[in-house]
Amino acid sequence: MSKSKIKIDRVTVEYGNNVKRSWFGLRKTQPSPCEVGGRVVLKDISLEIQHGEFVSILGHSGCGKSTLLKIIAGFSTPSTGKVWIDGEEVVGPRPDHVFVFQEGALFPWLTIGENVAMALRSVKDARERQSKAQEYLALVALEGVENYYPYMLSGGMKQRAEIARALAAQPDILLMDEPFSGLDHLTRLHLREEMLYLHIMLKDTTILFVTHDIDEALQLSNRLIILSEPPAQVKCVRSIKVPHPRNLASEDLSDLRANIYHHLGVHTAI
Ligand SMILES: Nc1ncnc2c1ncn2[C@@H]1O[C@H](COP(=O)(O)OP(=O)(O)OP(=O)(O)O)[C@@H](O)[C@H]1O
Repeated sequence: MSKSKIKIDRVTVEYGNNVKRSWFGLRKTQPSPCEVGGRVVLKDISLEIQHGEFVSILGHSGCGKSTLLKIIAGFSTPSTGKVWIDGEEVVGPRPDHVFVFQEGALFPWLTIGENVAMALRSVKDARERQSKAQEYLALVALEGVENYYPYMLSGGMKQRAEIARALAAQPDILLMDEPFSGLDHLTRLHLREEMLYLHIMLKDTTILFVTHDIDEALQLSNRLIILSEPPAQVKCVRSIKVPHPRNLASEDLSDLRANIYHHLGVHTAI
């Protein structure tokens, strides 16, 4: 059997006690004043994710989904346990492991084109960089906005630009933390469709996707991981083998949806 892309090995996170965080390689072992409480958020999480998988992580608000993603990204280190990527222990962030944040992280002082071009620093020629940035913007249906500043775009456009910047980095692993939260329903549906197309196109990229939207997870993922309430453990894992595009009203997916709601404590999903 092939080696796992990502291996999460008995990861426990306790905030306010022996917390270790690392930001861009700098580490400290003392918790900051905001890390108080001595609370176990994640408990003994072990998971394996295969190359090219699209895995969604679901769970109640505050159960530790973002915490888990940040540990995989190398932004913070667990209290105990380890994460391995391609057999190497994660000790900090890497440029080919790209994080798309819930709150959006475009640089407000750069144009959209410059934001995307930031991820193309290996392309030395400025004109080529600019043209490649436009290609990535076109991939997410954002032509003609390269000279706009982020404040000039709608929420959905900003999120698309964010995804274009993430793709421009040609990520090996894409970590997406509720990337479509805060957007209207219709925009989410459009972005979901685009995400599906991008995943088919970028079949070598492994995607971890945190969402609260069960339909989004059912439509996009190869596998769903449901975390329990804190201290969160892996409550259940479900593979979805239904080919894309998926009909969420089909019997298989409706049953699976009901089962996921049940695991999340919702017994009458309306
Ligand atoms: N730096 C920190 N110091 C102390 N507690 C923290 C810190 N970061 C997160 N937490 C706590 O850990 C718990 C899990 O937070 P996390 O953001 O991982 O949850 P989540 O499942 O992603 O939530 P949501 O779905 O609402 O975004 C929360 O109770 C949060 O308050």
